[in-house]
Amino acid sequence: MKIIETALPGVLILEPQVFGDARGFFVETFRERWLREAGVEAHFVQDNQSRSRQGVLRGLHYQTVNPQGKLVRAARGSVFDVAVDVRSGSPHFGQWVGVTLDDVSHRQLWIPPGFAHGFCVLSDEADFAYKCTSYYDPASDSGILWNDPAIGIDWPALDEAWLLSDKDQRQPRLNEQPREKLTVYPGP
Ligand SMILES: Cc1cn([C@H]2C[C@H](O)[C@@H](COP(=O)(O)OP(=O)(O)O[C@H]3O[C@@H](C)C(=O)[C@@H](O)[C@H]3O)O2)c(=O)[nH]c1=O
Repeated sequence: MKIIETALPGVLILEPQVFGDARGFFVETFRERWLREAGVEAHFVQDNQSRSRQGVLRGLHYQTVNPQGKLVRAARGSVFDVAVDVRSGSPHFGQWVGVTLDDVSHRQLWIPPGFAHGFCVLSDEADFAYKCTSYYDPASDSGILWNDPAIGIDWPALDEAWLLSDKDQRQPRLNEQPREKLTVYPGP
């Protein structure tokens, strides 16, 4: 497992060894000590999986009361995955990183609690799998508009419009988020 730092401190790419042979491939998708050895303390309590077709964009999501750290990957297909630092007081507040995750490199992204997260699907279909450090809490489920110019995410180009949930089409912008509900930056 190779750990690769991104432009946002704390957001890490995990690149596993992939064993391909005539049958297909084998890859380890999780070892508890991978993140620990990278200096991250994370205890996962929930695993999720979603399936989306090409052109679907989910996000940007975060939880206010019970912020979730997320270890995300594309179990099948290819996605462009984005993490945005929305921790109040962070020197990187409002900054984003985007990484392609697919079922060839099997790269994963570690997104610390307090970040907003979203992805869009590049392949015909994608199965997106992720581990979370807190349970889903509908009451604190929050979102930010995917194309908020104040964040300026450089989403990949698509011929048609991205397909978003009704909720995600109507998410508020970053400057409309209740600041007191954002996760406080814990320091470097
Ligand atoms: C996220 C989630 C949703 N649900 C339910 C609520 C709803 O009825 C249905 C679909 O929910 P959503 O539309 O919010 O699903 P989705 O848009 O896929 O939400 C996910 O998006 C990505 C970007 C993330 O980062 C995730 O944390 C999560 O917020 O599933 C759960 O029961 N548990 C969960 O953990």
